[in-house]
Amino acid sequence: MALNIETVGVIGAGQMGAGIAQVAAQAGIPVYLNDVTEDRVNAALATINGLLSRRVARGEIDEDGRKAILARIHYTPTVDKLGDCDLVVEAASENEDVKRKIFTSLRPFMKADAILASNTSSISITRLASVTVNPERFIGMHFMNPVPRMQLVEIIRGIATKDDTYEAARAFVARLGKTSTMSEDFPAFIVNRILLPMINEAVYTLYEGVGSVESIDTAMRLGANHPMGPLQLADFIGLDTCLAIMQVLHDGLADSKYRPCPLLVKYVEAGWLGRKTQRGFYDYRGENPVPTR
Ligand SMILES: CC(=O)CC(=O)SCCNC(=O)CCNC(=O)[C@H](O)C(C)(C)COP(=O)(O)OP(=O)(O)OC[C@H]1O[C@@H](n2cnc3c(N)ncnc32)[C@H](O)[C@@H]1OP(=O)(O)O
Ligand SMILES: NC(=O)C1=CN([C@@H]2O[C@H](COP(=O)(O)OP(=O)(O)OC[C@H]3O[C@@H](n4cnc5c(N)ncnc54)[C@H](OP(=O)(O)O)[C@@H]3O)[C@@H](O)[C@H]2O)C=CC1
Repeated sequence: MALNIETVGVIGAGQMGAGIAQVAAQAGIPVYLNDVTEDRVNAALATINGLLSRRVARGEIDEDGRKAILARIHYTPTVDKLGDCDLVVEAASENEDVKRKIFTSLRPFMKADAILASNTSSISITRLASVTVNPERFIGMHFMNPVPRMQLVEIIRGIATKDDTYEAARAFVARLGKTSTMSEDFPAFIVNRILLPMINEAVYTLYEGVGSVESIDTAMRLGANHPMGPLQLADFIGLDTCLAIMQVLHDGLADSKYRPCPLLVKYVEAGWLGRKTQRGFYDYRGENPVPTR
């Protein structure tokens, strides 16, 4: 059974979907990008174009290269077109109902041997696979943000994932020039099992008045050599996504140490989701980010 990946579908044109589309197109693979609105896809294409233009300015690619990469990314308003793809990567919002509906909508269209992957940060791959026609061809492919820059992709097998699906996923990650690691299918896998409790603890540190936004971020940047402070990173990931991951950890492991900080909940309830809404632990509406606490 051929598991060569020659065309890729991406569902969700947010920060992760845009990044996945970009790196696949850079590897010479045609990409079909779907989102609920065309505006989202246009915004993703504009972001990708900006990043490619920087590469042109640095002499890494030429103008023809930039145009060729962009021309490989096609907008598809409906999921039926994704039925022609060898691999479909779902990168829609971190919400199990949304993802289950997407996988259910794909059921009539997927080719028998095509691979369906989720970029979920935390949700059980086995549970998501259960709504698909072919759980053997389902896998977790967890890219890191920002995708064009980050080296790692975590690969997560569900209970039914076949060996050749796993091997094809690994080969695809290698073709993108990235490194894969294998994580077992437990809540939030490896990276977020470790990273998100640290971010949640930073929010508790703020909530309890141990330090200001600025002190906490400076402390971790300069005291632990993290490239971004934990609150800056939370804004970068998206506070809705951070909260969703903490909820999966809390529900899935039933341990109070994963309780989402009430302050994180409050920010999400306010719609202050971080950079993507221009406000989170920092306010991004001016020239420089300003701490909101
Ligand atoms: C939540 C999950 O499920 C899992 C996750 O992804 S957790 C998040 C994991 N990611 C991290 O921890 C990122 C931590 N931060 C960093 O590593 C760095 O701050 C950073 C790479 C984001 C930026 O690095 P920097 O040196 O401060 O900034 P800068 O020099 O402007 O950018 C470096 C490169 O990153 C790229 N970059 C920065 N932000 C970007 C973005 N939002 N999208 C795409 N590329 C971006 C820049 O284009 C630049 O690439 P080039 O060199 O090719 O131009
Ligand atoms: N942010 C991060 O650092 C990382 C996130 N991830 C995971 O990647 C996924 C996407 O995250 P991210 O890109 O940050 O999120 P974003 O909020 O930036 O993007 C999600 C996109 O999915 C769209 N969408 C929602 N429902 C559907 C649907 N039914 N069909 C098609 N598109 C849909 C959203 O549209 P609309 O806004 O209109 O609803 C939005 O454009 C999540 O599972 C997340 O956990 C993985 C690694 C890192």
